[in-house]
Formats: sequence, C-alpha cells, structure tokens
Amino acid sequence: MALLPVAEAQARLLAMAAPLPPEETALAETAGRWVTREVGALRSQPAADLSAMDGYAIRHADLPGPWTVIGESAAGAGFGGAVAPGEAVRIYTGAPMPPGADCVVIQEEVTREGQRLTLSGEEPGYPGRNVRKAGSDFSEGFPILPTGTFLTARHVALTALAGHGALRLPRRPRIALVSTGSELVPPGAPLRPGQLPASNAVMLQAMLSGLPCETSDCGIIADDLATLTGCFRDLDDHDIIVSTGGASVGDHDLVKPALEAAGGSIDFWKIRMRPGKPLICGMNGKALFLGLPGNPVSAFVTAHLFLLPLVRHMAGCPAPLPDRREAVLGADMPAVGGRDDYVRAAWDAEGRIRPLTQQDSAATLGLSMAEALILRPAASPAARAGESVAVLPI
Ligand SMILES: Nc1nc2c(c(=O)[nH]1)N[C@H]1C(S)=C(S)[C@@H](COP(=O)(O)OP(=O)(O)OC[C@H]3O[C@@H](n4cnc5c(N)ncnc54)[C@H](O)[C@@H]3O)O[C@H]1N2
Ligand code: MOO
Repeated sequence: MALLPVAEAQARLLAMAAPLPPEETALAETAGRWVTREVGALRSQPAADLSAMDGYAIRHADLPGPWTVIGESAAGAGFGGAVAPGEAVRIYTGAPMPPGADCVVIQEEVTREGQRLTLSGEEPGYPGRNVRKAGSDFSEGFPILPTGTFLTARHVALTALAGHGALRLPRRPRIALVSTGSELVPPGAPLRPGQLPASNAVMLQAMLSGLPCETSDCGIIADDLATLTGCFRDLDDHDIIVSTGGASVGDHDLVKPALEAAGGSIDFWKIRMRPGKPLICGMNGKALFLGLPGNPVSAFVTAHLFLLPLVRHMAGCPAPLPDRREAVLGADMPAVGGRDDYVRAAWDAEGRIRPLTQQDSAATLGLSMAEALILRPAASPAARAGESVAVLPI
C-alpha cells in the first residue's frame, strides 16, 4: 500500500472535522481559545474625557492662573457643574473632566491655600494635556477581536473594557485517551517481567494541557479484540478518540479491526513519515478516531503533527498546523529514505540546529532532550552543516 504524504494526510484529517458549535464562555475561561466570529466593542473607552493624572482641571487659556477651586471630580463621581474662566476643579486619575476645562495641571506643580490655587512649577504644555479623550482607546462598534484572534490575557482585558462579560467560542473538544497493550501498567505501578510503564497517555495529556480541550484517560486496554471493540464502542460520545499502540501489522495490533468491529470506519492508514508510519485515522460514530503508534517517540511526533492540529482546528484556530521555520544545520546529515524524516534535534551555542545521536522511535531520553524536529523530506540527498533546513519547534 502506498504511504500517504504527511501534508495530504493532515488536509484529509482537518477536512473531516469543523470548529465545534459555539458556547457562552465566561471571560476568565477565554484565554488560549480562538475567536470564530468577529467581536465588536459594546461601548467606547473611555466613555467620556477623563483625567489621566491627579491634579486640577483648568482651562488652558487661563494659564498661568491663579484659580479658585470650585469643587471635585473623582473616578465614578464627576463634578456637577462647569468650569468658568479663573476656576479649577480638584480631579483624580480616571475621573471625568468637567465641562469647560480642557487640561489638567498635576498637583505637584501647584500650591493650594484654601480654595486658592497658584502655579508653582511647570504648566501643562497644551490644551488636552493629561486628558484621555472619549473613545481614544476604541469606540463603540469597533471590531476589537477579528475572526481568528488567539485570545491572550491582553485580549481578555480589552474584551472586558469593551463591555463583554462572556464570549461565544467553540466548545472545547472532549478527548478520550486509550492505551492499548497487554504489557502496560500505569506509571509507578509495580512491574512484573515483561511489563512496561504506560507513558503515552500522560505524555499526551501534557501535550494537550495548553489547548482548549477536555481530556479523559480511559486507561489501559489489553490486546484483546472483544475488549478493545467494547471500549471504542463506549467512547463514541467523545469528539476525538485517541488510541496508542496496536496500530501496526502484528497479530496483536488490533486497533483497526476493533474500530471496524465497533462500527467505525478507517479513512486512512500509514503515512509517509518516520517515525509514525502506522498512524490510523477514521471515524467512530460522531467521534474522530486517531490511532497513534505505540512507540513513545512515534506517538509524540504523530500527536504533534496530527492530534494537536486537529484540536486547534476544532477549537477554531485558522492556522492549526505546527509552526515551521528555516534554520541553519549545525552538522552533516545523511540522505533520506522513502519517508519524510522528523529528526529529533537541539540548538547549539551558535544557534544552529543539530540532530541528536539517539533517533530510535522508542528512545524517550533522546526525545526529552529535543527542542525541535528537523524535517528532512523523503528522498532528500545528504545535507551539509551550514545548509538551511526546515525545523518544527516542539
Ligand atoms: N513488520 C512490521 N513491523 C512493524 C512495522 C511494520 O511496518 N512492519 N512498523 C513499525 C513501526 S514504524 C512502528 S512505529 C511500530 C508501532 O507499532 P504499534 O502502534 O502497533 O505499537 P505496539 O506494537 O503496540 O508498541 C510498540 C512499542 O511501544 C510500546 N508501547 C505501546 N504503548 C505504549 C505506551 N502507552 N506507553 C509506552 N510504551 C508503549 C510497546 O510496548 C512496544 O515496545 O511497529 C513497528 N513494527
Ligand atoms: O514509524 Mo515507526 O514510528 O518508525 O517507529
């Protein structure tokens, strides 16, 4: 069977899903999610001309004073009247400018005796000095969050000031993680000969932890067709089912037959990549199904290239594929075989990218040291240090 190119497999996977329907999301829950419909300001900010400093609101034309203080304007409680020639209003940062006044002299530059105010230092240089004009940040109706915005703490502040208490954002996908393999036991559990701690589910949970999704670990399922089939059947209320292990061609690799026996379907299997070739993609009821290879490095690389983009896509991200950039190679690399090679690599002191020595797809120590994957397309000739290569930061 011909292996599917990575880009084609990614496109097919993303085409199988759409951003999930929106739900009302409290502002405190919006960071790390994407806006799928432009959001406009419900109010102008500031709503009125406000003082930017603590001092006295005056008319610039009255400089250099003196003035008679006729009242006070504090944030939340403005001055009821207007400022006439020769008058000043005590004012605080964030308080509304009284009508008639057009600038603020800061309190450090004036001397006050009773209601009499005189300039003792520097005058405000121009009309409008120390005043925030109404709408100078943004005006009502302004599109503060264009479609596709990735929401950060900065956007949350903006959105609150624009009058919103919540946003309608795609619901977070619910993801079920299934570790297949009769040899596996939970991390930290006692091991009998031949047993192995299951690392993939905790790794995937860590990879997904920064993304808007809900992850549940459905535990370890033995390599038994009936058990695995029952497990997959029970999970079709999730948005994404992710299994690890059992994706290849051995007699105990049961994910494909179990998915089919559960009523699911396979869309594609086997990708032109190393590691990660046996990746399975299909549907199980309404759930998207990703069968990642069991080898920890293969599971990591396929999750980086397929699972995380799928989650971002369902969460409304307009460009869900992993970041990719050019870097200078710090060491020679051999010619590449028939699959795109995702080589675990780290930056050297000169800022060049160097492949790590240990490239086995079961070697987690090498994976832990990697800072990026060098992408070497299938059939590439040998590359020399100093050449430019494509790199995916991880
Ligand atoms: N004859 C062939 N053999 C293999 C092929 C092939 O094309 N023909 N493909 C190889 C490739 S490439 C990969 S990758 C592996 C992956 O196969 P599976 O997805 O079926 O993985 P398993 O056999 O179940 O496990 C592989 C390896 O990883 C360990 N494992 C499994 N799950 C976990 C887990 N949750 N945590 C930690 N380690 C796990 C498992 O014990 C095995 O050692 O197949 C090649 N074979
Ligand atoms: O594709 Mo496998 O993931 O080489 O080990």
